[in-house]
Amino acid sequence: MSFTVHGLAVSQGIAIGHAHLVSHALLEVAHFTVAPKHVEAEVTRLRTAVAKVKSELAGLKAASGSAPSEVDAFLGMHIMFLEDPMLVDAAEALILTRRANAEWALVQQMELLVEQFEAIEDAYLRERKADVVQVVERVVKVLLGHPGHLPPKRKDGLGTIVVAHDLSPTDTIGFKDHAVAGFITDVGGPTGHTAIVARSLSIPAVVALRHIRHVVKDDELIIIDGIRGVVIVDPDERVLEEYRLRKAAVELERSKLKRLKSTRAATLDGEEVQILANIELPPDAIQAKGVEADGVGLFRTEFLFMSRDSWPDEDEQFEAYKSVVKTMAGKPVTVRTLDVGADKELEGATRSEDNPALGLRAIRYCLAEPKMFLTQLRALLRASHFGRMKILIPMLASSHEIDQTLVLLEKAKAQLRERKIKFDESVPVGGMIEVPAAALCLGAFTRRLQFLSIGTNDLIQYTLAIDRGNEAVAHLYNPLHPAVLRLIHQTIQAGAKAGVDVSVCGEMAGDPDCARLLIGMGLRQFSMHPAQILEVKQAILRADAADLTPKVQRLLKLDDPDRVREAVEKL
Ligand SMILES: C=C(OP(=O)(O)O)C(=O)O
Repeated sequence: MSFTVHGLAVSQGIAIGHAHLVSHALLEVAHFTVAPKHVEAEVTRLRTAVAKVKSELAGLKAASGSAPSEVDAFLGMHIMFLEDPMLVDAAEALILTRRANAEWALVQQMELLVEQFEAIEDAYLRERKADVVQVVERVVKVLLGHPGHLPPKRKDGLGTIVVAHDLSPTDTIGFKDHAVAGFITDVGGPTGHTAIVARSLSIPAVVALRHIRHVVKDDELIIIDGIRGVVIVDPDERVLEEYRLRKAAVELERSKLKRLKSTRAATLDGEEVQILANIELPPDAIQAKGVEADGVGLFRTEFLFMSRDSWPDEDEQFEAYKSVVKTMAGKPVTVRTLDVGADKELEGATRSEDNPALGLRAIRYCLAEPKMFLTQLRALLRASHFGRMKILIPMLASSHEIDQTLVLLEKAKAQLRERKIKFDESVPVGGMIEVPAAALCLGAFTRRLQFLSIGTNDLIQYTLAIDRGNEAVAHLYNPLHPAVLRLIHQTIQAGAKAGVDVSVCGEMAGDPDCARLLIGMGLRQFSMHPAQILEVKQAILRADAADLTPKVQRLLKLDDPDRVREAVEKL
């Protein structure tokens, strides 16, 4: 009988295929006592299973070349968990002291670790408990002799829909070679690594379906609507036909978008627009190049510093920056100096504050840690010799922060001259406009800086006093609030008047629905995740700047956010 279930759409697209149910190994772990003479063998069984999973993960890591940086990072994290004495050594001790079976001992230790993660205040680190569970489940499956999550390829050529309680990102990477059309899970969320991998591989997925694994039967026909977050089990012929048509339309749209890769972005009336990429780690530059981005508009360097015990030294940073500049082969690369603090904490460095979004973060932190900042500036300058680098300073609110930064930059340059190291003497320096104070005092910025980049994510947070990571107020986070739009418009206009380039690098730039609005405000430089570039380019190619400009001028006079939204929809 046909039925429909609603969940969270985490990877867009439509998939039609037959269900392949995968077991939830952790629920199937028994506890038994091992005979004294078999205790040593039980320890060996554990060690062998752990070694097997570690080598599988290392193999995937080595093969993850062009995958997004997060893939490499979590594979590394999963390997690290398997090396954590709290997990495997402690499980081994349980086997020896209590003569417990290996899978039960390992799951006991996992539960202890999960409890510790749950007590962590930092949301990102707390979420890492899912990684511990996923890696342990992988080992337990090996111990139990269960096959992996990868379904066999179907002989009838039809797609397979994987149905699971949860999936690790590692399983998901393997899907691309196994004709998996899509997947659905009981748990999960849009920002989990599994969702990120699904999006990067364009595999439609709906998660958080609660008990889907118990209500779907093996081989049953399933439709995943990864656009609306709907799963239809055993659809009737009429629904199936409708979805076949929709799927074809989505695929046609995607292939049309691909053809835009080498098309220059310009409006209908000939206004040239630059579309740049936001990246987090050096390998992301390959994705940016793949969609022929006009350069890197934002390299968030803090990701080089996160999830590790010690900071990268000057040489390590230099190599990372140089590799991006070289990958982009002469196209501009805007590197933002460390934007740490608030939601992006550094292990053992950033201190716990009552109000971290208003605390010692980004440029404030760097100016308070001049040794660390100088190291980064030297590494950036050294890399500037190998391409077109621009240096971007985050979270500026006052002119004295710019002046102090420029003094430190001069010092870094002098140190390199002394070491006879080459760098670009006139490397452009720009500032993020993400604090209302900066957007309201632009003269101080345009006089001192060569370019500006509007960080709409933080600008919205600070203008509306809405914590961007707080679910309880998420419904109030509104990019189209008139106050936000006026600050963005003011910045674009002030930049144009002063002859200083202005770009937008927050999420708004990657939203095709905002593209016409921003074009009408006068924006000609957009920076976004590489995956969003082609869709935004399409919106720009369909926009007429001369027609949009007066409409946007009128819209900016409105005070009511709902009326602004209506006006934006009509643009
Ligand atoms: C691009 C921005 O910076 P972050 O890395 O904080 O999202 C922004 O605030 O819009």
